[in-house]
Amino acid sequence: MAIFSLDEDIARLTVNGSCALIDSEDDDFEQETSGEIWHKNLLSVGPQPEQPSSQVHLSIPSSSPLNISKERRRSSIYDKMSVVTPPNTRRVQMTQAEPMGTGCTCSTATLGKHGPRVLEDFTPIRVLGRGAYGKVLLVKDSHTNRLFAMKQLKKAEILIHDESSMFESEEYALEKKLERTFAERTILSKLEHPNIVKLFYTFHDHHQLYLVLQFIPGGELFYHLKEQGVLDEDTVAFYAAEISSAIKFLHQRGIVYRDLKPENCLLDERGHLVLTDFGLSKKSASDPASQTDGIELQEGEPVETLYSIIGTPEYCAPEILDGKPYTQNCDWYSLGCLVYDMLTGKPPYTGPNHKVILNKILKDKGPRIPTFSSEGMKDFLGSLLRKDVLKRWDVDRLWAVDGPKPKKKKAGQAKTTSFQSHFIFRKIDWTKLESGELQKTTNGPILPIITNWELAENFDTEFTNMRLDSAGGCIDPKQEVKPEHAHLFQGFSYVASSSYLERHF
Ligand SMILES: Nc1ncnc2c1ncn2[C@@H]1O[C@H](COP(=O)(O)OP(=O)(O)OP(=O)(O)O)[C@@H](O)[C@H]1O
Repeated sequence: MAIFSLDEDIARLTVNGSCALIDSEDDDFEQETSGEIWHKNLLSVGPQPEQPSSQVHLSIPSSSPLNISKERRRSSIYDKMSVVTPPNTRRVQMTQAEPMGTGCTCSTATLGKHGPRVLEDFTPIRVLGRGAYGKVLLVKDSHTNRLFAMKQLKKAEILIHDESSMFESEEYALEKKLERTFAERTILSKLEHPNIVKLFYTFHDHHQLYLVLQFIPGGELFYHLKEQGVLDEDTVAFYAAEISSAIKFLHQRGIVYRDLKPENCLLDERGHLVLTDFGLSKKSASDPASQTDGIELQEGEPVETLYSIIGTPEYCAPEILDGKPYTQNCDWYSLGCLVYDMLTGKPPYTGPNHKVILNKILKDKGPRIPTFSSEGMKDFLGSLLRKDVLKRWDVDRLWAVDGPKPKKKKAGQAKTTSFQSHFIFRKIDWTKLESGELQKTTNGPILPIITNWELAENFDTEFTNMRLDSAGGCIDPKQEVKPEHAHLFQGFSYVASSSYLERHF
C-alpha cells in the first residue's frame, strides 16, 4: 500500500481541480486529450475525497498554472536530518586543519587591516539569517567600511552530542561535525566561481567560529519565491543554468554540494544567483584537487562514493535517504527538486514532518510532473527526478557532449543527450555564463530592490528585525567550551590571499 499517495499540500493549492500532476516514472507522460487526462497513477487533486489512485478520473481545463498562495515554509524549520551513517561504511579521518592562509600584503587603503582578523574589527548591523549552529549577520569592517556577511557558529553547539544521532558513537558524531565545520572554510577558501559566495576571512575566539563572506544583498531565492509564488519557465531556466554551472564546477573539483535548496541560493545586486552555505559539502579524500589546487577531475568522472545520510529531506535524493552509497549525481536530483519548486511553488514531496516526506520520497512511484509545463520542461524534470540513479540523467558526463542523435528514447531509459543543449536552455549563452561575463554585464530576471545595502531589504523581517543581542549573542555559561576541547578548533583561522582580496574588493 502506498502510504502517502496524495500530496495534500499541493492538492490544497489547486483551484477547482484546475491542475493535475502526473506520475513521471517513465518518460511517456500522459498527455492532455480534449481537456481530460487518464492515467493509471493519476492523482486526485482538489476537493474530492481520496480515492484509490487506479480509479481516479480528473477533468483538466486549459493548461493553467497553479494558483499558489504566498505561504512558504522554510525547509530548515526542522533541524537538519541527523547524521546517520549506515553500517559497514568507511570511517573518514577527521580533516586536518589547515595552517593559517597566506598573510595579506596589500595596501591598507584598499584592503584594510593586514593579516588575521578579530571580532572587534567588525560592527554588527543586522541579522540576515539563522542556521542550525548559529546566525549570519550583516557587518561593517571598521577599517574600510565594507559590508560583509559574517557567519557565526557556536563552538558549544557543535560540541553538544545530538541525541538523534544515536546510531553513532558520541566521539564519531563529534568528529563528523568538526569535519563539516572545517569543510565549509576549507572548501570555500579554494573556490572562485561567479555563482559561488566568496570567503575572505575566518577566525575564532573562545565561544564562536566566524566566517567573513561576501555580502550578497538580493536575499534568498526562497524570499523571492515567497513573494512571487511561482516563476515562469524562462526565469526558472536562467536560475537552473547558473546553479548548474556552479554545481558542475564543484563536481569537477571533487566536491559534492548536498544541500541545494532555495534558502541557500542568494541573488546578488544584479539578480544573479550565488550559492552559499557549504556546511554540508563534502570534498572527496581521493580527489586529486585535494592535494593540488586547480587539478580537475576528468569529465564525468564520479566523485568518491559517499554514505552519510544528510541534507534537507524535501530536496534530498532518494539514494541518500535510503542509506545507499551515492555519488555527486545526488546534486542533480536536488536541482530537479528546486526547478520543480520554482515552477509550482513546492518541492515534489512535502509533508508536516521528516517522516512523512521521507516516506513519500522512498515509497511513491515518482513525482508528479506539472501538466501545465512545456514538453521541454517536463522532459527536463522527468530526467532529473528519477528515483533510480542509473536511470537519472548523468549530467556530469553529458554536460556538453552531444553524441549521435538517439532514436526515440524508450521508457525508463536514462537521458543520453547534452545538458547544456537542452531545450529549456535555448536562450542561455553558456560561453558568457561560464566565463562570468554574463554575471558582470547583464541583469538577471528578478532585479532585487536595493535602496540602501545596510537595510538588507531583501531578507526576511523575521531576521532583520531581530535585536542583535537577542539573536543568540549571549553565551549560556552551561555552554562554555571545556578547556580540553579548545584545541579542536585550532587552525580554523584564514585570510584570503592578497590577489584574491584585490580581485573581489
Ligand atoms: N553571504 C551571504 N550574504 C547574505 N546573506 C547570507 C550570506 N550567507 C548566508 N546568508 C543568510 O543567512 C542564512 C543562513 O546562512 P547559512 O545557510 O550559511 O547558515 P547555516 O547555519 O548553514 O544554515 P542551515 O543550518 O539552515 O543550513 C542564509 O539562508 C541567508 O539568508
